[in-house]
Amino acid sequence: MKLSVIGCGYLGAVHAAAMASIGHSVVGIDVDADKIALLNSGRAPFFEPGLTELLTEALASGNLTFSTDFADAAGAEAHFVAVGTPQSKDGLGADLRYVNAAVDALLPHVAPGDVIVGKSTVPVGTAEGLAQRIDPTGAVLAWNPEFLREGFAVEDTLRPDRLVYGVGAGAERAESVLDAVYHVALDANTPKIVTGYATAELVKVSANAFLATKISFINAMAEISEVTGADVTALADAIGMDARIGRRFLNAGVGFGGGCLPKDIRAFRARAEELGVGHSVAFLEEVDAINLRRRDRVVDLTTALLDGDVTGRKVAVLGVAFKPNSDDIRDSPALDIASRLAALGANVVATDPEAIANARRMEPDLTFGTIEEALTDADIVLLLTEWKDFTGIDPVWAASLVKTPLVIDGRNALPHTQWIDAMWEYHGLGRR
Ligand SMILES: NC(=O)c1ccc[n+]([C@@H]2O[C@H](COP(=O)([O-])OP(=O)(O)OC[C@H]3O[C@@H](n4cnc5c(N)ncnc54)[C@H](O)[C@@H]3O)[C@@H](O)[C@H]2O)c1
Ligand SMILES: O=c1ccn([C@@H]2O[C@H](COP(=O)(O)OP(=O)(O)O[C@H]3O[C@H](CO)[C@@H](O)[C@H](O)[C@H]3O)[C@@H](O)[C@H]2O)c(=O)[nH]1
Repeated sequence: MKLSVIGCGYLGAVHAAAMASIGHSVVGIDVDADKIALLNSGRAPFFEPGLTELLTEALASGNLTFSTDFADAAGAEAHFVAVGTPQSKDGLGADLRYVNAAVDALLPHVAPGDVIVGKSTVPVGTAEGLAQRIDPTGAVLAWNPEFLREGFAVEDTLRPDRLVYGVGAGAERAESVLDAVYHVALDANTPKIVTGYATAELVKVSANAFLATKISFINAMAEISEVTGADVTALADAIGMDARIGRRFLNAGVGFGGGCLPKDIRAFRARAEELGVGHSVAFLEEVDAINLRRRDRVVDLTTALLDGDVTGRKVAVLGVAFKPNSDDIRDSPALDIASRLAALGANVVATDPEAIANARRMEPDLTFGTIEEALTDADIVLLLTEWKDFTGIDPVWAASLVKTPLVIDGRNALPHTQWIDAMWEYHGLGRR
């Protein structure tokens, strides 16, 4: 089946390569000519485990091409819209200009019966509006939210834990085309939910709102643990043993970041306000506030541990990506903390296995280096992204490099007894 994927970022590039790998003939289209040139040469424009291999294989098979020309989408039966929906510059809501521009550019090239498939995360009600614009072309709209996690994007795309189809006019055509697209996942008994546009849109934002709430819940417990001498990690283990709660997404630390959870909970609040039901998700304001307080906590703790003044003190920052196995620094708690400490006068040297190039573009005044360069003569070490490269550091070796063996484990991810045995003063978050 011939498919087009409009927008080849973290979501679209993986989707295009994954769909080509299961036998579809896919054209990926993006307005960014540099990105398209990289993709056509088999190089991923960002770090995502397994993506380069998938791209190389799919390009060699002839199943995958990339283009800046929307005319190349003609002839595809399904057109996936995977462009960005960032937070607006002037408010909390989602900026839909890229979705609108992509649909406008695509419509002259669609034929009656084609299925336009929304994958971007959008405010509830967006699909209904788009369906009306698409209707005169005879094409059909489906909303098929994406739940992939960065770092596991290839795996999640090829083996999703569920498929959600939001359908409206032309529902039968939309379902049969999507079934053909996802035949491999469906043959593997992946559950499928077919519903209306509004539910499909809401499934996506409510899933992210729930995940964000779970993280902020445990971080709120970390705040309480910090003043009571309790240990939030033991608490998470204990409550997580209740199958109704579950241990996943109960890791307290510097909180959530990335290109999804922060902007999606804000856009959800903004949309609910527009709909006159802002009170229903007002709690997300607190979820956001708890999350952002965790960054303040690390800045304040660092300052306190350095006797109230970070000026001229060397701070080794381990990790700038928003999570491990990603080079994404969008709304990264780690990069935010590093740049705030630098703004306070600290001599910050940050390191990351994959995200330094992106971080340098965003924060050109920060100093970046290797793990060894960051640790050498450091007054304090901050673990802010739990890459294996960092959690596996030998604390005896690290102690031999630093000026003072003082560490804040911002992800509660270091083997703390080993660090303490190696004579480090260890500070977890929400732990004694
Ligand atoms: N990143 C994820 O893990 C993830 C997972 C699920 C859902 N989403 C959602 O998917 C969407 C895309 O996210 P992303 O992280 O891939 O963003 P991204 O910024 O990495 O990629 C967006 C791409 O769209 C391109 N683009 C912008 N305007 C365009 C246009 N008019 N025509 C063609 N291409 C255009 C950009 O050049 C860019 O390459 C967002 O709505 C996001 O919330 C992302
Ligand atoms: O217990 C936890 C789990 C995660 N995080 C942080 O939360 C953020 C988000 O992590 P994760 O959800 O794994 O990453 P994303 O790749 O942003 O994925 C989320 O956002 C995507 C885009 O919408 C969705 O598709 C995914 O289902 C959803 O998990 C990161 O900063 C993590 O460090 C914590 O602080 N504690």
